[in-house]
Amino acid sequence: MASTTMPSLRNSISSPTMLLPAMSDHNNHILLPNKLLINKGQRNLRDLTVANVATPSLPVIAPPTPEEQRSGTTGGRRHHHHHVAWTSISQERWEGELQVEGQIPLWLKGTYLRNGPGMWHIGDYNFRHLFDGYATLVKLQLQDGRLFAGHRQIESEAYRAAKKNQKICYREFSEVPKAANFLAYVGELANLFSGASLTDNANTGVVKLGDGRVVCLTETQKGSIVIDPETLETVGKFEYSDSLGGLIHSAHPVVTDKEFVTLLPDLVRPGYLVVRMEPGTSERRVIGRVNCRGGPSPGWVHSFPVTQHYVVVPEMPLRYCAQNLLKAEPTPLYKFEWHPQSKAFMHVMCKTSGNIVASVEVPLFVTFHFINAYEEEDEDGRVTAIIADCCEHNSDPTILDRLRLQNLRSFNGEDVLPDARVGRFRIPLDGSPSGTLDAALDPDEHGKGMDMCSINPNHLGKKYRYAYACGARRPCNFPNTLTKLDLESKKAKNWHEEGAVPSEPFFVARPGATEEDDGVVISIISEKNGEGYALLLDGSTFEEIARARFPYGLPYGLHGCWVPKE
Ligand SMILES: CC1=C(/C=C/C(C)=C/C=C/C(C)=C/C=C/C=C(C)/C=C/C=O)C(C)(C)CCC1
Ligand SMILES: [Fe+2]
Repeated sequence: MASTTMPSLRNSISSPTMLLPAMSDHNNHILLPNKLLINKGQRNLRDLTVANVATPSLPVIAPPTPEEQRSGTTGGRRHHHHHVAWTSISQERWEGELQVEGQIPLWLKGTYLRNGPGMWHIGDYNFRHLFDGYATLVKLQLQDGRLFAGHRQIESEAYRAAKKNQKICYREFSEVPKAANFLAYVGELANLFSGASLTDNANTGVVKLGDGRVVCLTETQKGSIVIDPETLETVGKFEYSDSLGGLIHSAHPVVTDKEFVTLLPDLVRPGYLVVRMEPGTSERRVIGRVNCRGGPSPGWVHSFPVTQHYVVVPEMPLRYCAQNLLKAEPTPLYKFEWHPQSKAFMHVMCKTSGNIVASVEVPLFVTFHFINAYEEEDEDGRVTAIIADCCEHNSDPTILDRLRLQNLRSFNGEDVLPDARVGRFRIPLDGSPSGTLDAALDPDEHGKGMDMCSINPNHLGKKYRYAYACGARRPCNFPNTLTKLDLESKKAKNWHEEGAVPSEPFFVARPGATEEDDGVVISIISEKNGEGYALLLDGSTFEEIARARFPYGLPYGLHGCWVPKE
């Protein structure tokens, strides 16, 4: 399907049947893309959920025209012409209906939410790393074959302070507020230890808890922010009511309708607390503790896998580094350090007793995202091993530096994306001292690019066959395909469009389905011409079933979740 054949919404607003993308200004007017104002009461926008008008602290401006995006003039600000995936969002919020090309299945009822760092500057200051950007939340509301979309900046304390003061006020992934003098610097250090200077910019993921609360997350615990999935409004901080303390946690808790399980790294006594929270509460309870076997500090745990009965705690040789946390300027590995001599381990904890049932040395690895894990059984049904799959960067941490904005923005046709694979750990439960790590399929199947994965959530922690992720069509500097992995046949099927940067393919199962891949895969595409669209692929055939163009190109985003309409 050629993306250029579809008329843009901007050019189609005269069509009486076309529903218009709209924004509200401070006076409760609807702002149409051509800046025509109509009163909110007069609009002809069925079901549009512009529930909240912008507050004075949240200016909204018209989405840039494709021409503005191409020329690099948006929101009255001139910036270089980069791929829209790596260009700051130019308005704080927008919502409207998108015209759908193709067919959205009628069973698909709910909201796909995607979070990510979509604003990479404040005032005249440009951030350096992809992960620094202020959080931009995107929604795709699907019902009766129609698609209402929108985005909104998350109003974290860090974002509000930056806007007010026109400078960074909290420590982000790689950016540190500049201290005015030595005394201020000493005060800053004290604030770091108390956590006061750490960001709450919840720009990494979004999860729906079993009790319905929807929470945006990052790696700082204070960066847990409750949002309204309909309006994308920031509701407030998620306050953990326990007294477990600590400043950081895994960015990817494992969340089901029954529980929220996460890891709290302990930087003082290197180890990890494995904790669990029940729906309807905000209190995490300790399941158990894993002490690190290597040092000098715990390995980075951006994510971790679980099986039906066990929590797997990875100990990666890419470790948190207290000195780097203190540094004002980014180091090559940011807040982390590579310690190959400290070795790599996988620990397995029983979910009910907190006992550690295996702790094995494994080959060195670098992963941010575990895909899934399950229990391997012998013919008598006895669990013999844990299988854990991840997006593995060939034990090379330089991927972190490849994700600097300057690198992402300067693609010149050279193939610079480091190789990655589906890393499959086998962790024996028979007391063996070591486990194995191998590619689960030939990495050439997916262009040796591999990250940003999802699975059918009904197979979480269980034997599974399919995963969806981003792979590579080389030459490239960033994963640029959507790939369906068949871990049984060891084949992959890839979707690619020239110049497209797709975000994490997110699988939504069809209610009542019996086949694992019966569902749809949702992704949002940022295009090199400055535009962008939501894309739906069939989970089984991996063919396109629908796309819907946004009236503006969206920046790249990270992780999503599905909020079904009951
Ligand atoms: C804010 C502080 C930290 C924050 C850490 C954050 C925000 C980490 C975010 C990590 C993400 C989004 C990782 C995603 C990886 C994606 C990859 C590798 C994609 C590859 C594509 O090829 C700490 C660092 C925790 C320190 C305290 C302050
Ligand atoms: Fe992540």
